[in-house]
Order: sequence, then structure tokens, then C-alpha cells
Amino acid sequence: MEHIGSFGASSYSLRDMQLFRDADEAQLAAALADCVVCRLAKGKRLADSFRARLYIVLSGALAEAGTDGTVNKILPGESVGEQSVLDEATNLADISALDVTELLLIEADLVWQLIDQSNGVARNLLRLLSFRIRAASALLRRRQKLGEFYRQLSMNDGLTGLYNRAWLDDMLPKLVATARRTGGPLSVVMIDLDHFKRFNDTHGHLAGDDALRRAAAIINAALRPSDFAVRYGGEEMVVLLPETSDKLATLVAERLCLRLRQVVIFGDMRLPMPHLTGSFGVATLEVAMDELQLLAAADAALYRAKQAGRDRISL
Ligand SMILES: Nc1nc2c(ncn2[C@@H]2O[C@H](COP(=O)(O)OP(=O)(O)OP(=O)(O)O)[C@@H](O)[C@H]2O)c(=O)[nH]1
Repeated sequence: MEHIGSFGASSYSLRDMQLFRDADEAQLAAALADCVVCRLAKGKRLADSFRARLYIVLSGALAEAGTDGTVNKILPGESVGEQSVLDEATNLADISALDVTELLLIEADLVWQLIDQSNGVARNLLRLLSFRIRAASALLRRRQKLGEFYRQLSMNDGLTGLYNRAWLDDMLPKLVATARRTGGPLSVVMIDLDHFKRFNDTHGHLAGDDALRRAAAIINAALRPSDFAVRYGGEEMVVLLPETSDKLATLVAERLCLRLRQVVIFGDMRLPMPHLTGSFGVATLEVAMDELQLLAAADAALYRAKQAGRDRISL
């Protein structure tokens, strides 16, 4: 960074600077006359490792790079470093010149002096900081929303919108632990669509995808808000039923089985497989079981439902 003279000897006007707007110009001009004006070549970083200072852009522009890849442009009349002056820390993280840039450099002591002497400067500084806090909060809110969006994406299955296997692996142990702690029942229903390979072979994979989406929507819509539907893999789904006994889970599975059977995939009954059916395996957590054994029990029950002729439930 090259020192090119004093502010008093330069042709720059205080009127154009946010921090000095509506403040006593003559008083400020006298106070700032000896301050250094320096020039930063295009692309050069504003390296300020040892002292907290305020910089006001006189011409050109600075780029302040955030840790999230955002770039904040600082234009003539705007300043950087207010916060580092106030908290006496050097935090001019990653600031570089977008163009040949001339800066007014004000040492921290002088900034404090100006604040003490001028209500206008103090007010402008507060306004600036308030604006920055608002901008930072808005950015934080945007990031939170984005984070929530990606969290949802990572938990849900892309085709059906049901929870995915990763969510199940995370959540089922927690549900099991809760059931153990409270002593309440926990049931699961494993669901497998019947003859789905034949459905795909007959109507094509895209129609198969569509049917799978329909089946998932039917199952999801038939559950209580406290239940969870998960795509377990392929055409297999799992329903988690907290606070649900084996008797109640059987009723739920029967309802799901009936609802699925009633769905009309193709209105034209002359087409092969105009309906979808599913087989359902019900299991309820027992004292010695962990989550894997609970799923294995539901899977074994599902196998029995398939063996018994499909389109039915089994315990
Ligand atoms: N369209 C579509 N098909 C899928 C998807 N995931 C799995 N499948 C198909 O589902 C079929 C499952 O076939 P199988 O495991 O043989 O079972 P099935 O034909 O349903 O027979 P049963 O289960 O014994 O009644 C396979 O053809 C898979 O390709 C998917 O996301 N979309």
C-alpha cells in the first residue's frame, strides 16, 4: 500500500462520506487534515495485521470476501474497519482492491476523538453498525433457510418424498430408546408392493415410478401426524408407529392394505394390473429387541404375508 499524501492536501470532499454526513465539516476537515491517503493497486490485499484502523474509500472499490463465498463491494464514501476500531481487534479479514483504490486512513485514537467531539459522527456510526447488523441477520436467516432446505433434502427420498433410509437409521434407535424410557409401545409395519417387477415390465419403469409415488402418498396420507413413513429401498416402505400396540398396528396395517388395494392406477380395467397391492409385515418392540431385531421381525412377518398369497398383512 503506497502513501500518496495527506487528506488535507487532497481534493476529496468530506461531504461524500457516509460517516461524516451532516457533521460539522470545518471541524472535521481540521481534525482529518493530517490523515494519510494511500493507494492500493488493483488486486492487492488490504493487509493490516497490527493495528485497528478505519478506512474510507475515496475512489475505486474494495471487495470484502465472506467465509461463505459472498463478496461485499465497498464503494467510494463507504468505510471498513469501524468494528475493529470499536472492539480494538484487527479483523479486516479478506479485503482487496477491485480497482486502483485510494483510501483515507484514520487511526483508532482519532476515530474515538471524533466520536467524542461530534454527535453527528457518533450517530452516523451507529446507523452504519445498525445497517450491518440487519444485513448480517438477513444473511443468517437466508443461510438457516438454505440449511433447512438441504437438511430436508438429505432426509427425504427424491422419488416419493417419504423419509429415506439414512433418516430411518438415525431415527429408529431414538424411537426405540424413547419407548424403553417411557415404557410405551412401538410398532413398525414393513410394506412391499406385490409383483412390482411385473408391473414395471408390463407398463414401463416410468409408470412404475408413478405407481410407487401414488402408493407412498396413499400410505403417508393414511397415517397419524405422529407416525412416520419411510422408503426403505426399491418398492419397500416402512411405517413407524410410536405409542402403538401390536393390536393397533395390525388395524393400521389393515387400513393401509385396504387403501392401497382401492387405488386405481389405470381407469381402463382391460389393462393388465390396473390396481396395486402390497404385503404388510407387522412387528412390535419386545423387551430384548434392538432396532435391527425389530426391523428383522417386521421383515419376517412380511415374508409370511408374501408366502400366504400377498395383498394381506401378517404378524
Ligand atoms: N419403477 C421403479 N421400480 C422400482 C424402483 N425400485 C425398485 N423397483 C423395482 O421393483 C421390482 C421389485 O421386484 P422383486 O423384488 O422381484 O419383487 P416383486 O416383483 O414386487 O415381487 P414380490 O415382492 O414377490 O411380490 C424390481 O423390478 C425393481 O426394479 C423404483 O424406484 N422405480
